Amino acid sequence: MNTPQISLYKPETILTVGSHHAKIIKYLTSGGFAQVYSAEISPPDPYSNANIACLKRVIVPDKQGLNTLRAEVDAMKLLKNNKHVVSYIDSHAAKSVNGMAYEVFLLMEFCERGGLIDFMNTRLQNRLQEPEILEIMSQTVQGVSAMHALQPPLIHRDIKIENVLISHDGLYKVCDFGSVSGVIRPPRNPQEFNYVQHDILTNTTAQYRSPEMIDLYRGLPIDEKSDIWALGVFLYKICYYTTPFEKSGEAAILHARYQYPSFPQYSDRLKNLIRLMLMEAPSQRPNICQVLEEVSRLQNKPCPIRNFYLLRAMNQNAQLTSEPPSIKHIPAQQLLPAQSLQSIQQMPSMIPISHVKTTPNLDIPPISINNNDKIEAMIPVGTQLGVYAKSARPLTRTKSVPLSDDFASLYYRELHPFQKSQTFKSVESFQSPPKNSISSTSQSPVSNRIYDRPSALNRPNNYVDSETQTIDSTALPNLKQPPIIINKTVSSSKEPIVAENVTGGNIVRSLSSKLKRVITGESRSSSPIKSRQNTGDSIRSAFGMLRHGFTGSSISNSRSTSFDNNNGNNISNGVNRRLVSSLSTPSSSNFNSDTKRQENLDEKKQKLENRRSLPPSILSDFDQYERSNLNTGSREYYRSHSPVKKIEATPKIVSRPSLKSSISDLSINQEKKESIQRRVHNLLKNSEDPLAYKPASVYGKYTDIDPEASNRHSSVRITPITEEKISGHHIIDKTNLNGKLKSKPPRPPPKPPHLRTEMQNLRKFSRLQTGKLPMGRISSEATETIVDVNVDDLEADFRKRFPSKV
Ligand SMILES: Nc1ncnc2c1ncn2[C@@H]1O[C@H](COP(=O)(O)OP(=O)(O)OP(=O)(O)O)[C@@H](O)[C@H]1O
Repeated sequence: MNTPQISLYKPETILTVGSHHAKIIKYLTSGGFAQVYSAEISPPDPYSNANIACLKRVIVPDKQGLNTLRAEVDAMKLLKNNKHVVSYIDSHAAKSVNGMAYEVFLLMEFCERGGLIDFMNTRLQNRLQEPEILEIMSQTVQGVSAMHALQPPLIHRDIKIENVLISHDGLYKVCDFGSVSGVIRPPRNPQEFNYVQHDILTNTTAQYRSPEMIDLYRGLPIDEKSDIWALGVFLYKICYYTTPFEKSGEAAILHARYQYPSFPQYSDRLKNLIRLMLMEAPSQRPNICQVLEEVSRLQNKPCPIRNFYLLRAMNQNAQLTSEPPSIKHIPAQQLLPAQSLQSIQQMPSMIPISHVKTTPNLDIPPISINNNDKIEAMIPVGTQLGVYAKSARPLTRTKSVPLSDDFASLYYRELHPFQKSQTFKSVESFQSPPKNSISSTSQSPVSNRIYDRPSALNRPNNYVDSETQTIDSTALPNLKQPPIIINKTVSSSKEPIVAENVTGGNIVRSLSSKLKRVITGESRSSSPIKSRQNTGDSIRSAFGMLRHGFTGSSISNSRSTSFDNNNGNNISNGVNRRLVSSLSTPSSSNFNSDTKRQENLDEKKQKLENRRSLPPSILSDFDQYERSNLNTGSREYYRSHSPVKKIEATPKIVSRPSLKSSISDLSINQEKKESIQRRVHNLLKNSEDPLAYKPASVYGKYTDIDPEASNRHSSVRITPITEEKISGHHIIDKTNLNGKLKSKPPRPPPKPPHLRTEMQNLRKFSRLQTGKLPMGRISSEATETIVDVNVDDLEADFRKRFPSKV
């Protein structure tokens, strides 16, 4: 591979990284572009007081790679001071020594005892005991919970054994935030689909990928529940030293099929926790707080964090409920301040708040570089600068660009998805649009209330708009100088700056991100426990693409790209098919004498057309838009087109009946017409039913899920308007056929758990116990056969204690 050859730093080499001097102590490990050292730093880390740090030197091939590193650094900053996250100290970026790429230097807490994987390898014969496993799990989950507690949450996306390190005092710490993203909404067009698919392939590890990551056709978001899945795999691997899907691969992942080895033996409760975390449907998985509560319970310890999901739900519920002024309640904001990083750090047994910074997200103004070689923030009149007000000052361009706050300002135009979603949305854009902007399809105030609930309104605003993640090559500062190296061993300041096209920037950029991960993953393959196992094709294809990037070969030959293209075509066709199928029926005006209905159809058609013509930049608005246009759900579209959960499609059913001259034919046709009219009528009615689109159902943590409904596959529960339904032959939805339920007002939202009476909870519990378990309850055949009855009781018990999965 034509990769830049970067020599190792020798011991005693002194570097300047941000505001720190770092003297190399020892080279620790290396990948293709990344080198990891221990270093003595000055001044010491104020948080830990340690003067020994870990220096990670990463070579990134292009500016997109810089953004990835930037995202990693920002995530670490946000999580700094959590004792179960590897702590950030300082950072620095520069052109690389040979001018072929960029170098990023990241100073962080040094985890002296190495990786969890190393520890596991010391116990190959004498496997880990359950208490040890629970302790590792508890601490790791605490680290991840700090990410999920943020608002919007961060998703790690690469939780695995290899990304947990052990500090000198034996604490387990989550590391490697290079894959972090915000919640990724389901893709809505071929471009988004390809982007998300590629992003997942390059930023996640195959064995830890969740079903919704693998099968994007399910139309589910990638959110915290994907991390929960990975944690389930993680827990399984600490127990059994292999992943649950090691041999069976993606097909088994898709249906959560796995088995528990008979050795070593662990308690049913522990196995049950794995089982819950590896539920196929994300909404069925517990959230991070529930996982930690359960782990703590198994440890007989108090849970170290508070359930922030529950607190938020209470807060939001309090806002929705118009309480009489005489009733005094504790505003949830007092329990959970707006900036949840701060809030989580105020939680008992967690870290002190002294170094806490609020999320640097909404207040960064755009940056321009003027002729005077100054970088100025363009501050719109009236912009509130908040904690990052210092970016408003003209910033003198320095020779090297630290990945600290100034760097943040410089790079905020080219951001990692989560940053972008935070930075460029105005405060207003995080709020729901005014009521009157929502289509009036809702039939009653009740329905509005349903969709005003936090799960429906807030969630999509956290989505990463994958279209807006595409690269913006503007506003990059010149990165001309490497860090100042005092020791003469290494000198790179005279290296020429190579133009971007020489670095293969345009091509390698399509890797999406995280090339350095791809490379450093190689170095650990010698571990007895497989490291980054089965990362497989994606990684190889990334290598291939990288190679193309450096050799200048055409990327169109790459397997990954052609795969994407194929998919893109399929989706594209699929989109068209759907549009045609959903529009063709209403447009057959000779079947529909009701002019009002026709108007509605035209209106819907117009909306679809509008949607297609709108620029990607306003895609996020469609989250709101789509909620009010109920039959355009991308989730339903992707589900109905999923090659995995294939539903028999009968598109021909909606075609027009031919006109015949005979009377009998006419009468048959008349019947057909009426039948089709009836179906169209049902279709319309159904499309007006807000229950047809239930965004909240996907987000189990926000939703109080009826066990019966939620245990079924979501594809059954959420009933989109599909061709199958129009045909009426394959999927019979009684609510659509008898027409009675449709005229009823939508069901009121279920009560949040904390408002529910004990009796109601018990009723649900007893329903579970009476054996009325819906068929979707068990997504793993293997689990069902292997786990004994006891586990079912445990599950019921777990569900009783966490009835809503909030
Ligand atoms: N803070 C640290 N303290 C001690 N060792 C560390 C630290 N950070 C990283 N390492 C070592 O360096 C290795 C690579 O680090 P890291 O996972 O951050 O790099 P990466 O290039 O992102 O790797 P990958 O994405 O392939 O997991 C780790 O497996 C660990 O052995």
